[in-house]
Amino acid sequence: MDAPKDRVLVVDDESNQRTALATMIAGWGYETASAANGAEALDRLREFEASAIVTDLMMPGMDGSELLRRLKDQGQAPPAIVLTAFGNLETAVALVHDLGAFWFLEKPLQPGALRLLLSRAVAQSRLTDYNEALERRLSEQGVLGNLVGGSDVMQRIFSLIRQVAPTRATVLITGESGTGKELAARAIHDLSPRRTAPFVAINCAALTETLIESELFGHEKGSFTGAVERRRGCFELADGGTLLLDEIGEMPAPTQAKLLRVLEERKVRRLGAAREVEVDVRLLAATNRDLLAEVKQNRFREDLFFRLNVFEVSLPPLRDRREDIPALCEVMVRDMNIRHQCRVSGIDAQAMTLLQNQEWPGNARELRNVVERAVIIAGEGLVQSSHFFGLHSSARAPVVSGDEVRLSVGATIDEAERALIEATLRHTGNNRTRAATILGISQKTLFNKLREYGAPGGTE
Ligand SMILES: Nc1ncnc2c1ncn2[C@@H]1O[C@H](COP(=O)(O)OP(=O)(O)OP(=O)(O)O)[C@@H](O)[C@H]1O
Repeated sequence: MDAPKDRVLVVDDESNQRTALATMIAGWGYETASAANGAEALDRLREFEASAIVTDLMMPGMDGSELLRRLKDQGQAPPAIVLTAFGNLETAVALVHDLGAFWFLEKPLQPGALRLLLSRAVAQSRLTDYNEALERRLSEQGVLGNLVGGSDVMQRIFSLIRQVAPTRATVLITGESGTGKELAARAIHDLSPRRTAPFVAINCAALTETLIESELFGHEKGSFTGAVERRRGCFELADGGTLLLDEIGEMPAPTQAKLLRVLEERKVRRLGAAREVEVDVRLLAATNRDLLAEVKQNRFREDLFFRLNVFEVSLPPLRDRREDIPALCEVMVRDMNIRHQCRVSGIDAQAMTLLQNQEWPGNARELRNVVERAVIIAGEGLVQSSHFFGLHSSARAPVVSGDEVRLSVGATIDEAERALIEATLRHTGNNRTRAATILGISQKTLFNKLREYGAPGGTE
């Protein structure tokens, strides 16, 4: 059976020209379809999966540049070659630069040039498809960019990210500290058509009001004390790419108002500048706060909240996806081996159970710190429980408060026994004879148990 032909969509309002172009392209071995303007082309693309588009620029109804703009907003657009009238070079360059056209050709058309460009565009399209398929396979195996997560809940997040990444929709990424919000933002950028343009991140919690505005919007020389040089802000630096506003919940109210205006007008004005400049930025925002609650308490602007919350990606805490811990550890051990020149081969089963039983209030970041320390201490071979410090041996370890020991299901018998002995010893002022009597065991048994725990000796 013959391999399927690559598909090319021809868009031109002039019917003779359209047919001539389509016939010529079909003669080069492509399957073709045609449309008379941008709107028809968008319609056609719904069922005709084109590897490339050849489009005229001037057309009644939706013209070529509007078509490119729509395709860019949708993401995942096939590469488009634009045919322009002679002498329209400036527009053509703008189309490539601003709207992501693959390239342009001046009319009258040179068939040889179009044939060469088409073969390159189709090759690029195949490479994109191949990368997407690879990305999908990896993410089914539990990896998306630097995010690790094979659990059902993370797989759902990965497919949300894959879905929203190619569009230019604003995404609000929520989740506790250390759940991977910045990694998710990076993955969205890397899976978008903006991947080769800059990814800029700014932490809104780390800056004062004046500084945050100058960081975001830039400033002119002398616009405030300390503004010695003229400076571009994050919006301008991220032009064509993605801007992450991290910890957006901490943004001061006046800055929120200015941000809203930028989002509405897609223009920024540097502090102290007379003119605004247009920017093309895809915005991502992250927070570990409940933004809706902040809105209700008038600490966050409602209109800004709705602008940002177009699409929410909510990352679950690590304790809700403990099954991901072994895969996370594998990646972390590998990274730490490289960083600290160690030769650790993995984590033994008992130590892994210990890690899986923790509550992890600091989420994956905390896990990473614990693994890093353990890898350094172990140096080589398998990491064992003794290489971890400050971890509870069970997520539901007994809690000792005063004369009470609170037990919950999840604690082991050993832990319960140890907690009770510790509490009793504390109650007796570390008097082992009295403690043994209260506990109903012999002094020898108590002594042996204390030795087992490595506890310091008490008084007789
Ligand atoms: N799903 C994950 N897979 C692999 N590593 C992860 C994952 N989530 C978090 N990490 C690790 O935790 C670290 C912190 O992640 P990140 O900075 O993205 O968290 P965050 O949610 O943005 O935190 P904060 O709210 O404190 O800024 C990362 O550097 C990475 O080592």
